[in-house]
Amino acid sequence: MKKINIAIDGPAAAGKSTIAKLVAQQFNMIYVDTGAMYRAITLYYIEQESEDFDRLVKEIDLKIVLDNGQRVILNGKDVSERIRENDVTEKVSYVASKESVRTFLVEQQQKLADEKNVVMDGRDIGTTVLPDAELKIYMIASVEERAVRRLKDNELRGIESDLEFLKVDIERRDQYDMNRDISPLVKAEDAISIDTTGLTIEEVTNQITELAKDKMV
Ligand SMILES: Nc1ncnc2c1ncn2[C@@H]1O[C@H](COP(=O)(O)OP(=O)(O)O)[C@@H](O)[C@H]1O
Ligand SMILES: Nc1ccn([C@@H]2O[C@H](COP(=O)(O)OP(=O)(O)O)[C@@H](O)[C@H]2O)c(=O)n1
Repeated sequence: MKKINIAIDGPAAAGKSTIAKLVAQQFNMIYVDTGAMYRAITLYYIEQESEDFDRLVKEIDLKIVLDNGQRVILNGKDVSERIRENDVTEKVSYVASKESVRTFLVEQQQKLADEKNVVMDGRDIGTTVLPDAELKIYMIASVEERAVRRLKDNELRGIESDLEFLKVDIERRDQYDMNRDISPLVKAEDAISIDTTGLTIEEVTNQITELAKDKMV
C-alpha cells in the first residue's frame, strides 16, 4: 500500500482529533493533534506573562511523544492534561494568531509529516502545513452538537463547564480562527467536507477510511 498523509481541518470540537486517532490506528499511521501544540505554547505564554512571542518560542522545547494517542512535553514536563483547562482554551486562538508562533509550529509539523504516513488535525493543515496531502477532510458539525460533545469531554476530564458558555466560546474561537491574517481556518479547495452532526464516531471513521483506501492503491 502507498504511504499517504491525511489532513483533517475544521472548527472547534467537530470531532477531528477523535476521528484522526481512529483512522491512524486503523492504518498504523502516526496521529498528530496540532491544536495541542498551540495549546502548549499558550500555557507557556500564561506562565511567562509576556507578549514577546519571538522570545517565548526560542525558550520552548516542545516534544510530541507519539504513543497510543499523543503526549505533549513542554520544557521537560508532561502538560497533556493541563493544556485542556479553561484558561488555556480561552487564550489559545489569540496566541495562535501570532506569526512567530505559527512559523515555529508549522516547521515542526512539516518535519513530523516528512516521511508520510501521518494523520494530522488542525485548522491549516490542508491549506498551509501539508498542501500536498493525498487526502484532505474538512470536518464540521452544528454548534449545538459540538458544545454538547465538549461538555461531555470536559465532564470526563473533571473540567468545570456550562453548555451556554461552551457554545459562546466555540463560536468566539471559530470567528477568531476564521478571521486571523495568517493561515485562517478555511476549507482547502480540494478538501472533502463531512458534516458529522447526527453521525456516530464509527460512521465518520468508516467514511474517511474508505476515502483513504482509495488513495493508498
Ligand atoms: N460523529 C462524531 N464524530 C466525532 N466525534 C464525535 C462524534 N460523535 C461524538 N463525538 C465526540 O465529540 C468529541 C469531539 O472532540 P474532539 O475529537 O476533541 O474534536 P476536535 O478535535 O475537532 O476539537 C469527542 O468527545 C467525541 O467522542
Ligand atoms: N493547526 C492549528 C491547530 C490549532 N490552532 C489553534 O489552536 C486552537 C486550539 O485547537 P484545538 O484543536 O485544540 O481546539 P479544540 O477544537 O480541540 O478545542 C484553535 O482554536 C486555533 O486557534 C491553529 O491555529 N492551527
